[in-house]
Amino acid sequence: MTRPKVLISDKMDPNAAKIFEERGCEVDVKPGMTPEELAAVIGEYDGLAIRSATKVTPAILDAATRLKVVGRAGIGVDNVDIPYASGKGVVVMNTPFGNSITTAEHAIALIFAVARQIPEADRRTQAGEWPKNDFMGVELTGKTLGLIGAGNIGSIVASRALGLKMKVVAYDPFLTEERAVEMGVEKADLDTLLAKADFITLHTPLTDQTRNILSRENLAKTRKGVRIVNCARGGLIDEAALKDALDSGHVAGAALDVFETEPAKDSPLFGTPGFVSTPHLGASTTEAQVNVALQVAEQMADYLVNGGVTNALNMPSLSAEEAPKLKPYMGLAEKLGSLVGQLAHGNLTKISIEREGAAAELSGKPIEGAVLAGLMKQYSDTVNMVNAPYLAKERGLDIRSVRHEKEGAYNTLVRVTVATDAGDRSVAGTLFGNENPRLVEIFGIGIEAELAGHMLYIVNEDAPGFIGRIGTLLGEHGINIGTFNLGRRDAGGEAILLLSVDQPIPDTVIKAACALQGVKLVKALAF
Ligand SMILES: NC(=O)C1=CN([C@@H]2O[C@H](COP(=O)(O)OP(=O)(O)OC[C@H]3O[C@@H](n4cnc5c(N)ncnc54)[C@H](O)[C@@H]3O)[C@@H](O)[C@H]2O)C=CC1
Ligand SMILES: O=C(O)C(=O)COP(=O)(O)O
Repeated sequence: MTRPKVLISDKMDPNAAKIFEERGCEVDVKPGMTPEELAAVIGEYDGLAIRSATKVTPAILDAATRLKVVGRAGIGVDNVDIPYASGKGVVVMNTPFGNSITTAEHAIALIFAVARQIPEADRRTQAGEWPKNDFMGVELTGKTLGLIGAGNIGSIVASRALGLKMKVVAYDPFLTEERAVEMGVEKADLDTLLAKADFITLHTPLTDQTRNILSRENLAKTRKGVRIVNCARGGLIDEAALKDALDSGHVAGAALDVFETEPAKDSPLFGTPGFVSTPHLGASTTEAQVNVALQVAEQMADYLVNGGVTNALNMPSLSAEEAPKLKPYMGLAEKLGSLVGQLAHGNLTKISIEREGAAAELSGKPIEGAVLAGLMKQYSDTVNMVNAPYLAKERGLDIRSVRHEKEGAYNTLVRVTVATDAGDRSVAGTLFGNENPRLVEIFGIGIEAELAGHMLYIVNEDAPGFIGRIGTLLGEHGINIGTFNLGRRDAGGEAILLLSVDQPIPDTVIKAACALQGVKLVKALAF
């Protein structure tokens, strides 16, 4: 097997490259490439490991013809076009906890920095001024910290702030009353927080809802003398309004680690009294960088080598332990999806995926993804189990997943039913010996067949002589039959014949088979 190839395109702790190699991947380390340089080489790689500098744009993803996974050694993935990556079947993963303590500590450091004007005092002291009378700070004890965003980092900041004897007021639409009590914070709406806080710290991702959350209007609602820290994302604060508020003295101090445009080299905020900045250093500690590098490499290698999925943002998780158990089911599911896709006519409106017996014990999402991938392959060459659910939803397909714990005739079964203009069509399959996929039912008729290679599907009247006629026809055209599977509803009723052949079946043979006595439908299938 060829080894998956990974590109590390941002500065990353060397442990990442080491882990990739140990886990069976080839790795190239090329930080600092321009987007054009990256686009020129990305086609060679199965995995791309990044931090915040690399922008994974549609242009990069279009050039990334082999890419299976983007791994972000860090938290924020606003530099990755996730919907586009999903459409391309590329898994996007991050490391949601590896740098959170470090970033929370940076926020606390910046709170102290603005409370005591440490950077400015340092600069002037080292310039030989000894400006002891120019700096009057404020104590943190007893002050109110307004926390916007109480997720992983926000809650660590809250715990540290409580340790510093601050009061914490939190605004986060997803923060429950119980969690607020557990964290020891007061849950508030944004206006209340703005009115109460002596310090405000931001810990939300940048989304359409959070963009400009500290707008000019909201900055005007803050207390005079407020101090503001942003270690989350540029774009959360209106930088021009912040500059005006610092100049007017309404805001007493502000510290930004992140900027609307990065690298920020000529912000109007630079040089403003009370303003402190760091160049997106929130995650930059030895500990955090080792954590995220190890974690991203482990997760990506796990996916590329074993199919395990951890911390993916566009796909359900799948443990490396469960991945091998699921593998034969994915094969079965994809074949069943492909079979209904090839056989069902007209507009598909609904699909239901049922798991019965042992199959019901496993995660449903990967099986669902594989069924949809098999089905959607009829419409797109680039479909896989990552993008299939998105493509299916885009087409308006109503997807249902159902579990039946009780075994039926088989100890494990996957059934796929599609609703078409002509009514419901259902196929079912099992695993023989827990690993070999077998079709066991097609449109209500029991049959037992392997779905592989080129196949011919025939619906005919159950009458003597038919098998001889089809065998003769194929023989006359030099087509060798591999397997031959029969099923019927009732004696003398409708029967189906599913046979595998060693080569594609020409249209002329399909037409000749259609013309045989008693034949209702003939279709060439491929798996
Ligand atoms: N400066 C740096 O180097 C670093 C920055 N970050 C950034 O910190 C941010 C937070 O990270 P985590 O705490 O790990 O994320 P998280 O996902 O654990 O928490 C984010 C919180 O924001 C809340 N939220 C979402 N929309 C909101 C809204 N409209 N108003 C108020 N709250 C809202 C969510 O409910 C969630 O609780 C991310 O943007 C991340 O990229 C993370 C690491 C390093
Ligand atoms: O993890 C995050 O969200 C960060 O912002 C850290 O960014 P970085 O990896 O230091 O470029």
